[in-house]
Amino acid sequence: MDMKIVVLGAGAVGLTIAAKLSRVADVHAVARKRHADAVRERGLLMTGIWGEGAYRFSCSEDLPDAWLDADYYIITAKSTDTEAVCRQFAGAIRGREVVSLQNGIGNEEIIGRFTDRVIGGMIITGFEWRGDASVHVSVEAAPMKLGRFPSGMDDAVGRLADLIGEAGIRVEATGGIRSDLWSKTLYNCALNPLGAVTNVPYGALTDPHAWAIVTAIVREAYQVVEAEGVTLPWETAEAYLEYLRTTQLPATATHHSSMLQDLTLGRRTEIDFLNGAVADLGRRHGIDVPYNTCITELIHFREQL
Ligand SMILES: NC(=O)c1ccc[n+]([C@@H]2O[C@H](COP(=O)([O-])OP(=O)(O)OC[C@H]3O[C@@H](n4cnc5c(N)ncnc54)[C@H](O)[C@@H]3O)[C@@H](O)[C@H]2O)c1
Ligand SMILES: CC(C)(CO)[C@@H](O)C(=O)[O-]
Repeated sequence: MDMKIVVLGAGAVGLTIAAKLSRVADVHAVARKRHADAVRERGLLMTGIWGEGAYRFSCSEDLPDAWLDADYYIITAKSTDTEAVCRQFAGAIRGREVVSLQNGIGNEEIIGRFTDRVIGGMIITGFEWRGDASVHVSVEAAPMKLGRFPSGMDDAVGRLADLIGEAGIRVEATGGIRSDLWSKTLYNCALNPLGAVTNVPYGALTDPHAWAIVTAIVREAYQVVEAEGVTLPWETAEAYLEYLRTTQLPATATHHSSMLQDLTLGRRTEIDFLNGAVADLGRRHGIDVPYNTCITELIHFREQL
């Protein structure tokens, strides 16, 4: 029998993952009405580096009873909606395998209040809306990572990674997912808010003035990660900055920060799960975090305009 997967809060990331998984599993996506209607009418339209085509799968605004026995629930809402999604589907996800495929620090902890089976996910691929239920997959800097949260590896993680791999998505299972979540968060903290306030593609942030700010944000965040007891693949902030400049940035140089789009559309941003989380944890550990505090306040100011 095919595995049953439910995607909760399916937008650009979630509908695309649902589409790919629909080729190897039974999939239902819970999405907003206009996307759900479009998926039912003509499928999810995908273009870009993950392939082109229309993908049909079950999609609605709610969770039909037939999906209450899903093997995995994957949350792909914005971090600002994690708590609300968990509350809305609390009955379904209690005691179930629930995966966070979101950016930032704090989602897994929220989900952990609703189930004791939390899987952390890190994805560094670009998904851009091209219309209702129409997504362009633009760039990919590394394979997806999946791991038991806060740490460890087990069969449930391995089976999901195998399935996602079968669907044609590059993925690796890991025993240390917090390291991957923090690695991605460093990238997002360095680029998302600065790219949003300055309205430039990420590649432009290597300008010496912008890079001085990126450097300060990353140095502060690095101290916080160390205080949190998480080991990153780079020994120092300087080593990470070099990787960011020479490897990650070139792979996503033309990408515009999605935070800018959130601000333009008058939505709340994920800043409290990125630089805001670094600033909060920094204060708790007695670490000075002026740059992360400043950029967090700046984004909150812009959210209100
Ligand atoms: N877009 C990218 O390139 C990208 C890449 C990597 C990671 N991420 C991260 O992945 C997460 C999702 O990003 P996204 O770009 O897909 O966001 P998105 O806004 O396109 O998708 C989230 C969707 O969930 C819907 N939603 C929220 N609550 C819901 C509910 N209760 N019921 C039904 N629908 C609900 C929203 O209306 C929205 O359509 C974020 O944490 C983001 O930072 C995004
Ligand atoms: C492609 C990407 C790295 C662009 O920032 C995306 O994964 C994101 O927004 O986090």
